[in-house]
Amino acid sequence: MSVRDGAATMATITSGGGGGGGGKAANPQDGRSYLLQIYPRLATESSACCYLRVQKDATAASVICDAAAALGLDPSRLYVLAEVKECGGEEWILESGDLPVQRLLLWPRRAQEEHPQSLGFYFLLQESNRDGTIQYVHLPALTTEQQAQRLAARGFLPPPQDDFADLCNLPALNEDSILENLRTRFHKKKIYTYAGSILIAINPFKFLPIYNPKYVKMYENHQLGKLEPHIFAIADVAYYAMLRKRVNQCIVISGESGSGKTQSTNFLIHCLTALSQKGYASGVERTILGAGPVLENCGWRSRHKGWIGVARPPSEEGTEIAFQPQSCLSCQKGC
Ligand SMILES: Nc1ncnc2c1ncn2[C@@H]1O[C@H](COP(=O)(O)OP(=O)(O)OP(=O)(O)O)[C@@H](O)[C@H]1O
Repeated sequence: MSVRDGAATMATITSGGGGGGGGKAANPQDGRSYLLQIYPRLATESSACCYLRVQKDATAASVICDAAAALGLDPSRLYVLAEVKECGGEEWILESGDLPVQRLLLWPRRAQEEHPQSLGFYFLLQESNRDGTIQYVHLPALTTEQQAQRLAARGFLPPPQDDFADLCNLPALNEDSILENLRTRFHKKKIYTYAGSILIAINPFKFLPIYNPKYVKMYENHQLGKLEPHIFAIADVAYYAMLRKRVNQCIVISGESGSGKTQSTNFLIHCLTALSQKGYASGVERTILGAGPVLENCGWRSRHKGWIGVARPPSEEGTEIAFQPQSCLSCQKGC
């Protein structure tokens, strides 16, 4: 926040009401009267603010007089009125003849009607020295976090995120922040998180209603990262990359025993089946999933145009899914 010293103007309380006249005289019903909220920033601790109803032509000098009287300040001292526009980080000292209402009318509409300090647009009454310099009151400096919170509260910054769908977007990237992010998301029933194009899945050990046909459709042909992380997004990217590039695709699933690799493989097959059928074919899918071990035993292969392999290193057991030229699923093979 900066103060424009050069324009500092003093006004004494004892000089009496200025040209525009204090708000007390103004009729509250008068359409041309405006409510000013004035905060004193003085050496003595005070959190009080005063409300003045003034007319459009009330000068800063008159407003200072009225505000000082309303706040019960020492009338022998000198004060200045500053317009605070924290969005620009600035305070502008008003000349005694300046019209505070004119300034107020340039503020955002919400701040015009009511301007508490929290909105960032308000008037400040500050003591000045006899030589015209301003008596600075050293308020405790805001931390970067507080500043960010205040700006976010006023809509100048997006609200702070408490979880990140992609670990790459974490403001601080370390083990603690990664685990904290995964924990926060897990508590919100968000078991999937990206780390770039890698999907991290945390085993919920309970059924979540996020694998139905609606989700297959929702993730269909979407760029990775556009939607909430999901295993279907991975299947979808592999499927459409195979179609577009005519190149076999491989999805690698890795994790501890019991972490959910088999379950994830099933979800991938579920999604790939649905995509290839252009609809939800639970019957076909069930047949394919069930046929896996049989096919594996037979070492079965077929003529095909495209493969998506779901591999589980280091044991190298995996599943291959073949697609016909029409991109329909034609077979599945354990390998
Ligand atoms: N996404 C999920 N939603 C619900 N439950 C899940 C999910 N993933 C895993 N589980 C649960 O965790 C159990 C263990 O998962 P899974 O068998 O897939 O682990 P795994 O990594 O294949 O284990 P292993 O390496 O020993 O074969 C499953 O039986 C299931 O109950």
